[in-house]
Amino acid sequence: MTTPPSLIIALDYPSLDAALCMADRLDPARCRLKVGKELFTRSGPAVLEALHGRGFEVFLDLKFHDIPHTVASAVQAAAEQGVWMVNVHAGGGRRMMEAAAECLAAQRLATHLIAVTVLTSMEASDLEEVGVGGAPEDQVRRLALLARDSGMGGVVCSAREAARLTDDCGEAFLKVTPGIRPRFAAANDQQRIMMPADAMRAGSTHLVVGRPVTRAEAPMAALEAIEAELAGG
Ligand SMILES: O=c1ccn([C@@H]2O[C@H](COP(=O)(O)O)[C@@H](O)[C@H]2O)c(=O)[nH]1
Repeated sequence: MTTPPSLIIALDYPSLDAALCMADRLDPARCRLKVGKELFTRSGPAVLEALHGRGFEVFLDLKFHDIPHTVASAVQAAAEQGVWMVNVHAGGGRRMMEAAAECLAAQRLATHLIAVTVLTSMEASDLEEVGVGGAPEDQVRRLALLARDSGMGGVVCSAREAARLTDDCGEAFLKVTPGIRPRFAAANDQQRIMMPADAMRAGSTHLVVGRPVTRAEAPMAALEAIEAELAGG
């Protein structure tokens, strides 16, 4: 059985050793890996080198959100380390995203650059508290269109919004969707969740899965169950 390379495993571990222990059980032909804020803050670029050395493509999920010059420089630094994908917050606005995209283009760096729309841990009431009224899907759409127009190759959104974004932003626009929860897994702090096969059917181009695998009692069995669901088994 082959897993579509659309699967991205979130290596949310507190140490390089723990992350590499998991990576050594995974196959670069069957998944990509995501390095987030906890692991990168603890281990720094060494983790990227170690994962690249094992043949993995890496999504560096640092969600940059700052003034345009700072974000463009940070995105360039990530891309120069050979990561497959890097991201910024769409809430940083058009000039910030354009600066980042232009910087990668000027340096001829092929790293995918995408923007986070609305975190999958947020629901309507959370948005309202930060001054955004209305449904999450409307804010996701607004930010996705802005991201596309600002030169982003895709967005992070929940799978619940993926179908609408395929219509609005086109097939080629990446929809990277965390908040993936197989039937056997707890939601944890995620709010806008979807099951793996449903997410692919809805138009997700890449599924991000963390705790349902990494915190499972039997991580490989959990991963295989997800692979089987994706393969229609
Ligand atoms: O909107 C977002 C953006 C990023 N994430 C990240 O994805 C993983 C999800 O992990 P789970 O354990 O499967 O919940 C995690 O690294 C988040 O930082 C997200 O969940 N939602």
